[in-house]
Amino acid sequence: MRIDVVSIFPDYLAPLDLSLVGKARTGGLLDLRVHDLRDWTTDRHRTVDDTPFGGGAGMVMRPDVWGTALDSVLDDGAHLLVPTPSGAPLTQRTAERLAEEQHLVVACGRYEGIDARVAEHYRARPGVRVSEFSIGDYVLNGGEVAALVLVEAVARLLPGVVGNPESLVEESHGAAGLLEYPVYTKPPQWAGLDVPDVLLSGHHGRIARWRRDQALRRTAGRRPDLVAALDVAALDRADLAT
Ligand SMILES: Nc1cc(-c2ccc3ccn(Cc4ccc(CN5CCCC5)cc4)c3c2)n[nH]1
Repeated sequence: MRIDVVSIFPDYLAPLDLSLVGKARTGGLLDLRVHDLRDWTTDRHRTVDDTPFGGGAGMVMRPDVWGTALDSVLDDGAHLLVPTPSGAPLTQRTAERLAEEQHLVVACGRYEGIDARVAEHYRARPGVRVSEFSIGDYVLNGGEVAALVLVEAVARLLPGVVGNPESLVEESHGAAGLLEYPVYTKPPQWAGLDVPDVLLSGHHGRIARWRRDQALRRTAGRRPDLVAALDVAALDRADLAT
């Protein structure tokens, strides 16, 4: 998979040289290219923004610079992803779908956002999909943090990136849409606290049922919205598997 990220703060994406994503890149599993939007400016001051039509605070990113940049980075079949507070929530399902694709391009805005005609222009281009996405209901200063989130959520799903693929199956927001169960490791007693006995029983069926019960309780307690969307059929299938 190839992912291009365009930003006026390319160094914000430096953490993607580290750890699993870094290994995926050096291992050739992920072709990640980070670009400085200002490389596509033509004026001496390398200007990327201007005042908003209709007034209002702040500045807006210019469509012409973004158009030159994206024309140079997007190819046929690419998926243009634009982080924005007003985008569709990024979910594990979305990450799974994106991990199947060949070429993602993330356009990181700053200031008050990118001129709306940029997304409109590329939506009209055959062969290019455009998705505006949000990583949560809070306002960041730009799209770079959302780009880090998206790249990590997608890269970890690529074959060969995570050592033990099993750890991807049984995780929170998994097929059944549940939150994850609590995890424990040695020592068995710590700070006067014990590990639940069932986890020391070696009885895999009971352990699996306890974990699912814990995941259900957590989901019901913390995310009642997810309970409404629970895929009970997937739950049943998972239960049958234990
Ligand atoms: N999930 C999530 C994603 C983001 C995010 C993503 C990209 C950008 C680019 C610029 N900003 C700052 C920013 C500041 C103010 C407004 C609200 N203004 C009100 C009227 C016009 C706009 C929007 C945007 C981003 C923020 N934030 N949170």
